[in-house]
Amino acid sequence: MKTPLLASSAPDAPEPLPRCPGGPVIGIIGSGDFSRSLSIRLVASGFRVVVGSRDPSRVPIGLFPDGVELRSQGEAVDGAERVVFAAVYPEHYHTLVGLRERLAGKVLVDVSNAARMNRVERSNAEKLAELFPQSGVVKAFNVVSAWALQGGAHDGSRQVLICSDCSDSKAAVLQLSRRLGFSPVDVGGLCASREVEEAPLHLFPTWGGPVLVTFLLFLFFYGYTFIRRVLLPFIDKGENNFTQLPLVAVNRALPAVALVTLALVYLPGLAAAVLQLGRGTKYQRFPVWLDVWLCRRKQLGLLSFLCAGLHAVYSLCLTLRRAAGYTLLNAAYRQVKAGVENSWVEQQVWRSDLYLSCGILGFGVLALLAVTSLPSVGNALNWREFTFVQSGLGYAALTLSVMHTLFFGWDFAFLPEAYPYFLPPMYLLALVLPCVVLVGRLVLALPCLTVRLTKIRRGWESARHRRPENLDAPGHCGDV
Ligand SMILES: NC(=O)C1=CN([C@@H]2O[C@H](COP(=O)(O)OP(=O)(O)OC[C@H]3O[C@@H](n4cnc5c(N)ncnc54)[C@H](OP(=O)(O)O)[C@@H]3O)[C@@H](O)[C@H]2O)C=CC1
Ligand SMILES: [Cu+2]
Repeated sequence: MKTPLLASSAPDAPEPLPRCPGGPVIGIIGSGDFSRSLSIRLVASGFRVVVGSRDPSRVPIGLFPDGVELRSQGEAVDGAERVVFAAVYPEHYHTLVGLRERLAGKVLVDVSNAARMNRVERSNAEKLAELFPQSGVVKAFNVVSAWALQGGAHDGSRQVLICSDCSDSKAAVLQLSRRLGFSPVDVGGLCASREVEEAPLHLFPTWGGPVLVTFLLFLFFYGYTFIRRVLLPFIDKGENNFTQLPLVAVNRALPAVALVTLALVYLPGLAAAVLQLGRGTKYQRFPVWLDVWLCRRKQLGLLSFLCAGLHAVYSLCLTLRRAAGYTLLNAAYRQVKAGVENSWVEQQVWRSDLYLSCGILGFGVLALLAVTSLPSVGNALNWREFTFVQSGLGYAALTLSVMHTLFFGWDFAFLPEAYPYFLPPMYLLALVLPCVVLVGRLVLALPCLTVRLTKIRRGWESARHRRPENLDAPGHCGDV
């Protein structure tokens, strides 16, 4: 319901709020980004909302969803049944002290974030609790961005950390966040708020390792191709291949990185299976490095997809290069001079078609894997479908990528000129790990090993482990 006439800018001339049937009324102090996004989510979840502004006449009501009341700060507090959000920056909290009496007995939710890490002073929520001792101050929702609030994805997978010293108020906010479609996590008393406020300051915490590994692999393969194809020929024969550096060398390194990174997605699963087979039990923790590696498979897979995608785009652009035109003209001229009319080589036609086709299919399957790693898509699959996609299709992508590389290499590895300066072609290096993974997977598919592994994963233990002290739970990512 829209406010017929915006409330007067005099905050202390309360005008009774029209009560309309519907869910409970939630108050929000502040009319900025967070307030707007939160009110969209609240209204969509069946709540009524009253927003309190210092000057409601300056706030365009059109920015808020239908039904939101725009009032003075005091009226918003009075209009709220129990819960009031403080959607203002913490440096302005002191300007709200005039509302102390009106906020007494209400739940006051602090959504602010820390400005920096490792603060020594008290948290924003603790300061707010000091300013409003008669209100139940709760820290919540600060880890959710305004964008995610608006998205309205009610998938329940998004966690909201909640803490407060007042258990009643905390219970009210826990219930509210569940109704908004979030997964609330009770992290204790208000003393936990410092950590909660710093949580959004961590930048992609799970991506550091995988990005570093991918970057180091890129440096290795790019450095290798630079030394083998550019530096050594220059020192040895004075050949100038430096024009390869911006594009050709990058496009040689990218597929190698994509292939090795994809192998790194499946290697820890094999290592875990080998460990479980060797130990004869699943009730023993994996070493920490393996646990961390298992938890980073999704990130490694997405980085592999990124490199494969870039490789596809680079490859499509190869013919646009000026150098490609010159090379073609030179070859045509040499052919004319030599009197050769037909340059068709059947074997090379097969080779290029096969390697392109495997590459396109491999990339397509990788794209499918990347899509199913999105929580909203993954959640729509049942356990069997998810395992099929992530494991079955994953190995299909790896196999197609290996075949793409083998067709690319063709018989080159058997020719002596493939080893200038005793350095093997780069694609051979890139194939080592993926081949180890594929052979390992085939070995594990042997019936004797599969049967034993299945038994172990269903809880069977070899005789030497059947002791109660070994009944540790495996790591939380141990579902290999
Ligand atoms: N934006 C986001 O994605 C997220 C924001 N947060 C937190 O939410 C809080 C609000 O953020 P956000 O909405 O982005 O900020 P905005 O700057 O967009 O909005 C802040 C609002 O505070 C109100 N306000 C009240 N008193 C004052 C004052 N003295 N000076 C200035 N403004 C005042 C203003 O509304 P009016 O003029 O109507 O009084 C203003 O619109 C912050 O603590 C932030 O850390 C937390 C998670 C995500
Ligand atoms: Cu390729």
